[in-house]
Amino acid sequence: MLSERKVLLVVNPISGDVDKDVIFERIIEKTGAEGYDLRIYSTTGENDQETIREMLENIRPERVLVAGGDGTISLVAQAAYGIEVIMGIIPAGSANGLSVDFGLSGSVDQAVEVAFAENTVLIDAVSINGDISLHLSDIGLNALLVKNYENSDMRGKLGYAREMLKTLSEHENFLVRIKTENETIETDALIVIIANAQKYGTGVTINPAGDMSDGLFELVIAKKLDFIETAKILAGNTDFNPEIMQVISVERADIECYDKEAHFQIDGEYKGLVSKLEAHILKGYVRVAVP
Ligand SMILES: Nc1ncnc2c1ncn2[C@@H]1O[C@H](COP(=O)(O)OP(=O)(O)OP(=O)(O)O)[C@@H](O)[C@H]1O
Repeated sequence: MLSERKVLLVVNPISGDVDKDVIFERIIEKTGAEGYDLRIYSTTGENDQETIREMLENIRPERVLVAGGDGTISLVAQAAYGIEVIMGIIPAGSANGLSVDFGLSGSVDQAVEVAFAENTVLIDAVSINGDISLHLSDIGLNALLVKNYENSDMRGKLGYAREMLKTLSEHENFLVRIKTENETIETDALIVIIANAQKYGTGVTINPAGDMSDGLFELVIAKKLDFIETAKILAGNTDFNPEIMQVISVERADIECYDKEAHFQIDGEYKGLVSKLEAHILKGYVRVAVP
């Protein structure tokens, strides 16, 4: 007889440069030992969200495991929205920013243990112009870097450094008007980050106040590159010089770039130039197994 306890594993076969065989082996071992009925879905890059949602509705697994990068995690979270299921993450992307924020930067073994354990949190998402951001999205400098890096032929740290220098030379500040439930801010900006989480995939903490379950997101508004303010961020300090850096916690925001369009990225994916963004928190979006 088949087990009533079911697990769906969603694997992105092309994410990162990661061999998925070890992940399969560990999960087959674990589900076998715990008496789970394991189903596997390999993403195709086409209509994956709809297919995964149908599978979740039909199979009704206790857990859905994701072996992929941030893009695949976000895809599965959207497919699982409103369905009672725990998402377990097996980091297997190139940057894995979300996994780092969940404290999952160790081995496949650690990730598999965490994915099946009892500790879970209900995390928020941010809706931005109808798209979902679980991690960090921004307009300005970093989004241009994401674009340049996506278009470059050089990978790894050296490629990143080269694109960073190019980005710094190309980038221009823009004028932005931000309306929140409490205030309107008008300023010139180097970057405006819409942050549900704390850290970029590089491990750099950009939003020390970030808590993915607090029903709020942060807007980090930086006006120029500044060594001391950057050092404060890295040290987890939130007492910024408001002339240079401002961080506000909000439930919603309307952001308008009113002198020119700005580059925009969501969770590491470049989205093009924008002049208006509408962002609001979606509380308790998905339940995730965490260490
Ligand atoms: N079988 C497939 N063939 C080609 N592309 C695929 C396939 N499955 C998924 N994709 C694409 O993979 C992308 C998501 O990749 P994902 O973010 O998981 O990994 P990554 O880019 O390596 O990692 P990270 O986001 O951490 O940098 C999506 O654009 C999706 O369309």
